[in-house]
Amino acid sequence: MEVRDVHHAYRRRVVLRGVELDLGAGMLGGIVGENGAGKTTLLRILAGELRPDRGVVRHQGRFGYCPQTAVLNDALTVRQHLEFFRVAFALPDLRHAEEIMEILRFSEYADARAGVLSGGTRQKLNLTLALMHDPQVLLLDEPYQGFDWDTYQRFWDLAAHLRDAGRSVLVVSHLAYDTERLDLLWRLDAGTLHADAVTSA
Ligand SMILES: Nc1ncnc2c1ncn2[C@@H]1O[C@H](COP(=O)(O)OP(=O)(O)OP(=O)(O)O)[C@@H](O)[C@H]1O
Repeated sequence: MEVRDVHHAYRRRVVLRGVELDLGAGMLGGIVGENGAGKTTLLRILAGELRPDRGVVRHQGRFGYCPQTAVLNDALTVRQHLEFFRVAFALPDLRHAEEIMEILRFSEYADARAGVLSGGTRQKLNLTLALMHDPQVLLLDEPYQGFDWDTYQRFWDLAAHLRDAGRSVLVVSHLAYDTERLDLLWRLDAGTLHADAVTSA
């Protein structure tokens, strides 16, 4: 993924002032920044959901975007969500989705309606929907919100596994936990990205 000179403002509120970013295949990168620094704005631009005022975003192949808040239909079951996305992604089956559900340990909720799921389980479904078509580039906005400790660890194992399989993974968070798990770390500050040291916390 290649990002060049991305600028964005909401009316007179300038949020991004020339963002540059390179994330190759087989890299696990993180972006941290304070609340309101513009992390979600940048991810929405990278995902093509928001058009920047200026600048270029290039990525090769399929991408998956896990937004900060899960976009789920409370009346549908977990399985119905998976089926809906299977059709949208034109996948032959749900094998990969089922593997992710096993890793995140929520297969037993397949027939539960989204409306009755806990916050952490909703987030597991949100993440599964972003990963089930095995995207080459993964954009994850606070993907471990509401996860318990074991799930949090399994999330990082999954991210490392995807990186080792040649995917580009970008995790955005306001917390710089577990930076030793990352290959690259940037801080979003005053509208631009600054390379940060990857250290064990
Ligand atoms: N749709 C919008 N219209 C106007 N202003 C917006 C909009 N979305 C975000 N902003 C403003 O842009 C700035 C950056 O917001 P953004 O959500 O990108 O930050 P963030 O770094 O993701 O924050 P957080 O860590 O709290 O999620 C904030 O000042 C926010 O109020």
